[in-house]
Amino acid sequence: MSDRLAVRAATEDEFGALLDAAAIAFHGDRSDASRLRLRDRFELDRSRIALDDGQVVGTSSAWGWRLTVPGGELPCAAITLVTVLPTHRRRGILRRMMKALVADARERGEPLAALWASEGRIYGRFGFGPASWTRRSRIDLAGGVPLRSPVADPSLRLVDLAGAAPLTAAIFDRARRQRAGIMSRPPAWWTTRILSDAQDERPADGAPKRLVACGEDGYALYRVHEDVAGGPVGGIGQTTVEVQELIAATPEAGRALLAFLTSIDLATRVELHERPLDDELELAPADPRAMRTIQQGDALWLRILDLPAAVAGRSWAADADLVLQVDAPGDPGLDGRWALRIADGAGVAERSERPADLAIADRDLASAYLGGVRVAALAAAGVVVEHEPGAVATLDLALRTARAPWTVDVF
Ligand SMILES: CC(=O)SCCNC(=O)CCNC(=O)[C@H](O)C(C)(C)COP(=O)(O)OP(=O)(O)OC[C@H]1O[C@@H](n2cnc3c(N)ncnc32)[C@H](O)[C@@H]1OP(=O)(O)O
Repeated sequence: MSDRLAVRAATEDEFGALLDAAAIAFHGDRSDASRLRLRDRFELDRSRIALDDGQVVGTSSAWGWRLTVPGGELPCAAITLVTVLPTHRRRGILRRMMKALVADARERGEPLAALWASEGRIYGRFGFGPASWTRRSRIDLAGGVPLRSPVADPSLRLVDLAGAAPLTAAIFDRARRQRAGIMSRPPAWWTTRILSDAQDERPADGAPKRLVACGEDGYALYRVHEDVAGGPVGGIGQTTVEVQELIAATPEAGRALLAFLTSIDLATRVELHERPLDDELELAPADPRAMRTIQQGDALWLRILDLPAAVAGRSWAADADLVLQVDAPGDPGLDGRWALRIADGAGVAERSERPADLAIADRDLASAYLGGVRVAALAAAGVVVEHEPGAVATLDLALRTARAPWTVDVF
């Protein structure tokens, strides 16, 4: 490693060079307008860039958001834009930037860090494990899609994208508290990203604008487009209602939005992006096969930075008194034995000298924390070791949540 290498926050003047470097590593650049919008929401003081003799060779940053955890929410460093130039890869630059990002998050009192991983093999070594999953669903509209329990929302209106933020943000804020894994959204995230309909962010020139159908308790952000790949000639093309997000604070609002989206004239199918694995909307149509999963993958990768705060910050489903051997080789703050005491829904974690009831790696504990992965499954996979019979089942009961974790924002 070169002695000339420095890792620090980028200055205002270096923002352009940071994006230039990231564009090389990600094989794709942003327009000038998109760069400006990103700058509006970027927390420059949280960036950590690597400079080799003054040249930006590595980039990374974080947003200081709040993550819904079971029964509450916690501050979370949302790590983003991690890149290293191809000339400087595999020299430990990511490792140095990650160390700096994590130190900064801990200084800010954030007990959790999270990211979306570009590849599955990178982040486990840094204590991150997949903790929520999303899927994309498709509904073919031929013959209609009657719901078993139909509901209409007379408050539903198409609202202007530019003015939608106060309405959608209020609904989102109610909905996000109902499921672990969802991040809070600062105002600039709404205006410069979610509700931005700048031409340079549309999929193709002339593509129709995104629309917002908003009711009192739910909204859908969608676009209707004709897919000419198959050729619209003779009626063999598709007209797709592409739903970027459907957010409902009540089950009725969700069903009413589904009824609305599946009854838009001239559309032949609906595609719903980033839905939870246990999407209740799948059960709403009369035909149980109406909604099909066409893509599925991991979403949020989580890392626990402060175990006592993470344990105290979520609610627990059953009592437990266990000692966990947490294997976190790169993190002395987490590595070692912890007594986990849970009573009446509240948990406490403290360092312990007692023999361990089970051994679990940092990345696996993070995967299980939001309730999306069973510890018994990790044990069956051979990565959790039970020393005291029943310890795995006890931990699973305590971690259990009613709904699968879900993450709406790709960052
Ligand atoms: C949150 C996000 O932004 S996800 C986006 C991540 N970025 C990208 O995918 C863009 C293209 N890739 C890159 O820019 C770089 O290859 C990075 C950022 C993924 C890795 O940066 P590097 O500086 O090469 O990583 P670094 O040298 O610090 O490697 C640390 C360890 O991770 C391993 N590693 C790094 N990248 C990979 C990978 N893609 N696959 C498997 N292992 C990897 C290294 O082998 C090393 O392992 P070790 O500790 O056992 O020796």
